[in-house]
Amino acid sequence: MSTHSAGESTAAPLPPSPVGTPLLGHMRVLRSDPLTFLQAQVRQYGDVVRIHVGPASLVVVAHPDGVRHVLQDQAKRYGKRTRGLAALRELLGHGLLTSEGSFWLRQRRLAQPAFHRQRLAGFARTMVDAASDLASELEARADAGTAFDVAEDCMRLTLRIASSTLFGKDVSGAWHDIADAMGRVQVFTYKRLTQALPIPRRLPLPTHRRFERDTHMLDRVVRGIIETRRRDTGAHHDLLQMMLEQQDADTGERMSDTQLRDEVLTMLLAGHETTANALSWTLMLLSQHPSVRRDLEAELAQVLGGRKPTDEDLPRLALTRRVVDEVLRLYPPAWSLSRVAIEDDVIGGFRIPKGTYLLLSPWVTHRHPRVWDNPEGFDPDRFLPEHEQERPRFAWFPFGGGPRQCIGNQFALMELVLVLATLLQRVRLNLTPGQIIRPAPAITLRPRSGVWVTAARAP
Ligand code: HEM
Repeated sequence: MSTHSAGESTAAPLPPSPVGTPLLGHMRVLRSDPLTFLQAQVRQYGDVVRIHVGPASLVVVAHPDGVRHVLQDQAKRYGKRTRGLAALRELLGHGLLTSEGSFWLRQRRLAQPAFHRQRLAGFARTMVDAASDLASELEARADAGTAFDVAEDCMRLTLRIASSTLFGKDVSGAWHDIADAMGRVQVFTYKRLTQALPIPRRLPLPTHRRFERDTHMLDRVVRGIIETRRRDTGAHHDLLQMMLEQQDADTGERMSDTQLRDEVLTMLLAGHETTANALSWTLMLLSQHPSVRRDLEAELAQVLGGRKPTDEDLPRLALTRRVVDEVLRLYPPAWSLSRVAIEDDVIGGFRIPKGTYLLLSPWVTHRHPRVWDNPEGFDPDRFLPEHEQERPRFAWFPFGGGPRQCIGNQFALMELVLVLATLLQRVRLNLTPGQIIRPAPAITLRPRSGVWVTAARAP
């Protein structure tokens, strides 16, 4: 697919568009089954397709070159001020994920050192210790022979890891309330961004009240994190401390309490929910593909020989990493990204007038039949270095790309590999039979009814 400069914009046609229901357009199907719907539109209409949500239209860009154009090469022409952003701000305020311009850049520069390579290496121990504790619990469940939803364990584990490493406080005791609230606010937020016309939040509807209660609960967790640190006079070098100590170069002012709340909540939610989902999908896929699991166990035995993994083992856990990459391809936890065109542009020969909303979907691009062989199949070896070179750069973009690329991508990849290497040396998880596991697309992609398994001690 070719992308072009703005000079050609007036001559180019608008992207093709399927006919939707009068007034609502494609709103209903975007809510009920967006994954299948979007894939079908791209198959039928091509790599740039316009769909309708009430009076608004949304252009889906599916080809990796178009994705690169929007996220990286022409990132200056695209902003984040979409309806999705407005809906997310109701929860996250103006944290790193939901801010823009010079304000965003300042916050990004402030947070970046907390994710530097050396800092991440220091987190490895916490990640492995947390995974070892979970492995012990799973061994006990193996002995008891009970079935359980491992997606819940994944949430609790990643919450413990994110809160301990970034804020020095383990809040996983509240995991159940946090996971419940997160599940509901996501569905609420996703519904709001797919409403034909947004319903004012001040209307006293039960769903609005529930959203407020959930937000208050999350606020309490965040306040707890901040207050604990303010009472603690010891030396800390984590993300929270950087935020607390940040001072404006000109005025000397510190971050306001509201800003601090927004940043901590953003990191807490963005830092655990996505990784938990990736881990759940991995455990599901490994149970469905025993030969890959056996190869993975063989790699772990060879590299680690029964000991706990460290940060230094990462380069040698190559298959483990390929498995993670393949899971993120098939089940990208952030399955859709939205942008708005700030200027006229042309993508793939189609006109993108200023103000157009765009939807980039890792789910759609990662399963694009003209980009991937056997796109629906699970095959970690497509991530062998020799195959990677065969694909365009943005064929795989679970962490986005360009200036707004996920700040936690290396954190997440390291966590996923270390957690898998720890767990799989000690337990095998097998899906309970007769289960149909479907993705539930809201802001992230969760397994709709969890991932029910039984455990066995590793052979
Ligand atoms: C498998 C795990 C993860 C996935 C799939 C994921 C995915 C993404 C994606 C796609 C974006 C870009 C959104 C956009 O361009 O609109 C993003 C941004 C972000 N992610 Fe992640 N993420 C993951 C883990 C993490 C972790 C572990 C953290 C923090 C510890 C984190 C924090 C953030 C933040 C703060 C942003 C906003 C960055 C900015 O705009 O400057 N994420 N993530």
